[in-house]
Amino acid sequence: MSRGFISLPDTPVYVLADATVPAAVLPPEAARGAVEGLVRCDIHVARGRITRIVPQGGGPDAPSEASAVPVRIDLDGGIVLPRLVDVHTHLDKGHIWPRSPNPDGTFMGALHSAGRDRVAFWSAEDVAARMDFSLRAAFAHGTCAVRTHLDSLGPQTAISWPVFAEMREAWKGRITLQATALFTCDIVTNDEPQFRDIVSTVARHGGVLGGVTFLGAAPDAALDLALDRIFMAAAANGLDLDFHVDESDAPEARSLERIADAALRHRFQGRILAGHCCSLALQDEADAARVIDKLGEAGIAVVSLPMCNMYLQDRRPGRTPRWRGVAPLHELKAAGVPVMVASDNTRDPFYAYGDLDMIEVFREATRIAHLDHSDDNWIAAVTTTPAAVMRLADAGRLSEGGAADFILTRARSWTELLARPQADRVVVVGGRTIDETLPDYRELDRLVAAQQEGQQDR
Ligand SMILES: Nc1ccnc(=O)[nH]1
Repeated sequence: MSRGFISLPDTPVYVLADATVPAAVLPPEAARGAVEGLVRCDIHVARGRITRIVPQGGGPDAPSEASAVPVRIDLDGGIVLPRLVDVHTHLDKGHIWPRSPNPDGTFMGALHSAGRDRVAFWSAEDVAARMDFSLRAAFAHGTCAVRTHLDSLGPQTAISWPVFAEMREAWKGRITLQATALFTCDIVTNDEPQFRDIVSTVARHGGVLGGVTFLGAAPDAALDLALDRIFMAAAANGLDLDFHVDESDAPEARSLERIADAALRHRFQGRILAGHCCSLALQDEADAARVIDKLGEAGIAVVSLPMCNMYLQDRRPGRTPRWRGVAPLHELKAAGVPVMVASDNTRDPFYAYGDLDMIEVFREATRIAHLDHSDDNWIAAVTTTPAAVMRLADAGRLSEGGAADFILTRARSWTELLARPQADRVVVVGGRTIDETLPDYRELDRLVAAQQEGQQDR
């Protein structure tokens, strides 16, 4: 079954004719002549791969396929995107909302509610069922790669990482999966055996090392010591880093600069991603400029999570929120810092909504962070930039020889793309349309029912 506006013919060779493609996802030679960051072209496909990308109506038909006259699918100017990259998610928390909602919509409410749910219910079976549900939604929406944080605290580390490893295998060829350990940095200095266990688990599973740096008051020497140990462990094991940073409205939350200092101090060679960085937007301009310069020097990339930040930040009962909660993406980008946006949480206490739909994330990010009236290459924030952070050379772009993976839409321009949710998009993987049926929430009811029975037994 498909929700899509078009069904592709069941032939191995075809041309997506008169496609509109963002220049940002094309190689430079195919991106020439872009208007508002968009190029009209024909995309030739054979046996699951892109064979040629030529100017619209201009190029000869695929010469390598001379024996087969390619079927032409006229897209009439419809935008074609590569499948999108979701670099910051929490698949282990997803969809616990029905049994553990956020009581008041605040960050502290989220922390407590999710923490209680984890301790009570996160068996391997529970985590696996919710992860798989989330990945089916992501796949149906047109996502090709997902990085998830995994709460790596106490006994959960030994439960969630093997489940993740199974999921990565099961989803191979459909979605590329990566995981990052999420733990509070005080563990590093206060519970060294636990930290060593986290590092060895991450190394064994080919994961990314992370941690959440303190949210409120200016961090002291303890944070620097913790960061030193995290950077040394990452260097010793060849791991990349991915932190939760300053997710708060406190301008005195300054751990981002400490991370940049640590990266420079250690001359760290791996990739570093900093997530959230909300409070950077509230620092005075001189301070923010200094921090942003240091990020550039240290080669740190930033991912903003606009939907979750708008939900949690500046929430107080009876008071309308005044600020949007997002990192200063324009300033970061102008300084050459790689910036991206991602889903973050989905239907859990940190965010009541969300469906791992990167079209939704890009559309919401455009509105929340004013990505419009600006550079016309912001689509890189959900395609090539996160792909580079994840070291996925071919993801998030369309190129000759690359996989024939696409999101086809009826929209011909950015305004047509972003005005509607693109519910009739067509997702193509390996040259073929996929089943875009979204998983039914009802199948998760048993997880809530099991929990209620468990509570009655107690
Ligand atoms: N925004 C978030 C912070 C920490 N943990 C989460 O799951 N989400």
